[in-house]
Amino acid sequence: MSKAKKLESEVVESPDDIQIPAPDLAHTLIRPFEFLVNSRDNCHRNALVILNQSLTGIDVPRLWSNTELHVCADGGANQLYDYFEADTKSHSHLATEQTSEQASDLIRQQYIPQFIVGDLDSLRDDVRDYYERKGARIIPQYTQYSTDFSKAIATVRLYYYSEASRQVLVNDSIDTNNGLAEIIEKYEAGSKQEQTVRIYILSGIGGRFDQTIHSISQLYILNQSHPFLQHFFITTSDLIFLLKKGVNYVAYPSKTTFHSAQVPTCGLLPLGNSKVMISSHGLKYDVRNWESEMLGNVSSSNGISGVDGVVVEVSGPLVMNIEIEHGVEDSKL
Ligand SMILES: Nc1ncnc2c1ncn2[C@@H]1O[C@H](COP(=O)(O)OP(=O)(O)OP(=O)(O)O)[C@@H](O)[C@H]1O
Ligand SMILES: Cc1ncc(C[n+]2csc(CCO)c2C)c(N)n1
Repeated sequence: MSKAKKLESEVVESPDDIQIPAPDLAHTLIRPFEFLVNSRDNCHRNALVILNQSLTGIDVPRLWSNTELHVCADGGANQLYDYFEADTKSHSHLATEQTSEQASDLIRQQYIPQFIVGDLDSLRDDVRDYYERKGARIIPQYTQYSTDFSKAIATVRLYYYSEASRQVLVNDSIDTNNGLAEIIEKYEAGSKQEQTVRIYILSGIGGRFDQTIHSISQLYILNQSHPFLQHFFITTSDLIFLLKKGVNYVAYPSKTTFHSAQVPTCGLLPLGNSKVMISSHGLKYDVRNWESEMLGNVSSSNGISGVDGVVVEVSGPLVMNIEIEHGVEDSKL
């Protein structure tokens, strides 16, 4: 390509706070912090998937109340169970007339997942018995050719595909090797899910590196195969999601919804197969016609300047992480 034809690339430093209007053009609207915004009907078509790492530092009750479907992947159920054990101290006022065990159980029984799925090599017997007694459906899937994470996502897909598929999930017998994948494949052979479902995933990032990379791989793969599912990985420090090819408007009520810093940190991470051309509006270091790839430019330690949203246009899918501070409250909410 001749020099004259090559679009000029630049990085421009913005003020800490700037107002970015929503784009006029067709765009993907992403509201990553919806789970922090309490409202009556906020939980509709929102799912929570709990994987197997400690939930310490996560506001599980808040996430729970803003989601309608709750699925644990195998040992994720142990983590949910233990979360309320650890939490007993903060509810010690309830323990006046009860043992602390009874007090933690009072809270725990308000958080019963609908499904626990996986090869069940990590699920403790006491936890399985407890949640089964309280009405959770345990779905063994013993195949060693997909992960417990994928099995949990298949559960969410089946739950939201149609009323009929939901009934299968709730009532029918499911082959214990790979039944879920086989059932969902049959349904989706007809037509794919077309209504947005938000899936918040706890404990998929950080910890074991192979599982972390698998989580990111699934973020890209599921975006290709199921564009109407929006996945958000939540960690104690970040929210991680995929920007879609085209113009993305990442919107939030205000920066204080998710962080107390004036310019919360973010990154634009080209973790897929291809180079991505990026133009942004609302970042501390805004880019224009900026080519990004793993062996080239990567925008880390960038920041959020947009007071209630940022615009990022990308030539292909791109991972974005936004720093999050659990427990910050936005008084305006
Ligand atoms: N250390 C970790 N780091 C990142 N993700 C994890 C980690 N441990 C567990 N997970 C996630 O939790 C899910 C359930 O984990 P669990 O420990 O119950 O089963 P596993 O046998 O380790 O996982 P799998 O069966 O999928 O290999 C995994 O599929 C993975 O997505
Ligand atoms: C090439 C290849 N690599 C790894 C595994 C192992 N594996 C992948 S998912 C899974 C299930 C864990 O619950 C296991 C054991 C495989 N089957 N094929």
